[in-house]
Amino acid sequence: MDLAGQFWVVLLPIAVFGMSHGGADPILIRALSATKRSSSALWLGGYLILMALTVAFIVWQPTLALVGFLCLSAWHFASTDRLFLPAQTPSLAGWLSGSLPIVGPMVGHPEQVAALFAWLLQQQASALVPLVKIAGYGLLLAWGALLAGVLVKTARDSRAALLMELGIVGGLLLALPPLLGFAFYFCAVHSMRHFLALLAAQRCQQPAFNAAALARRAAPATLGAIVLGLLAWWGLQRGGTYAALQADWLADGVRVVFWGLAVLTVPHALLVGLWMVSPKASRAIP
Ligand SMILES: CC1=C(/C=C/C(C)=C/C=C/C(C)=C/C=C/C=C(C)/C=C/C=C(C)/C=C/C2=C(C)CCCC2(C)C)C(C)(C)CCC1
Ligand SMILES: [Fe+2]
Repeated sequence: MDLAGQFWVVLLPIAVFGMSHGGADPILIRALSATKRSSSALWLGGYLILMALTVAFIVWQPTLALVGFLCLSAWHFASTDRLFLPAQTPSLAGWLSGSLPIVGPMVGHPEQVAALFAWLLQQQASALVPLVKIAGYGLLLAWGALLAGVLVKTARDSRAALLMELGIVGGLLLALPPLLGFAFYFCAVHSMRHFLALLAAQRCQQPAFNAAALARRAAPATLGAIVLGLLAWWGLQRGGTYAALQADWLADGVRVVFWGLAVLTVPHALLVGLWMVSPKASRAIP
């Protein structure tokens, strides 16, 4: 499937399921501000400042920003996956799972990944293909070495389950075209696990808290972030000629989606990280 087709397939699931897992961040802000006895407005202000600083960094150093975004994503995905991996696996195993949405597409579909990176960095895709291939195979080697180390430290009874999970998720991420693979992992694995962890934690304080209540609490920030994304898209498109708009809509769309996610990832990943190490919040994590 070409990138334009993939883009239209993933747009709605990313906006609805993917975006709303971060839209639930105000719940974490309230929990953390209560635990740390500081005002929610301060946390919210910090969230917005981090977003603004990230935008400035992307404009200043796009390549470094992309590399940082990919590393931060792997850490953030790993921190959630770690909670759901089979029992008696070392915590490093989270990295094996959290890095799959990056390593999988780079190894499985380097040409399309290079085209996506090229749009993000405003460079020629052909120049990036060899780089993506080398980086992809290098990361795969490191991934294999980490897997061997993790298997040695995993209890014998849990090894088959761990290998099965990594095999299924990794196989899908290698085989699926990159945007479809990313949307599958982001929506069905990462967001789902985030919601499950959040529901379990909330239920410790309010047993009646359910998925509908979670959706209601996540809706305002989710809509707010979608409006910000639409404004960014409109800003990018303004001023272009009709012909240029037609040629560039996909590149602009990819920039808004992935740079937009990068801007949200910085405060979101830090907030989730803090929430997980806060004793009050993490008590209920499965
Ligand atoms: C609270 C709040 C809010 C909201 C928020 C939100 C809504 C959030 C969200 C968040 C989120 C939602 C997050 C996310 C994350 C994501 C991630 C972490 C991603 C990653 C990615 C990746 C890793 C990718 C890769 C790639 C590329 C880039 C290209 C090629 C292919 C591939 C796939 C490889 C607002 C602003 C309104 C206001 C303030 C407060
Ligand atoms: Fe997340």
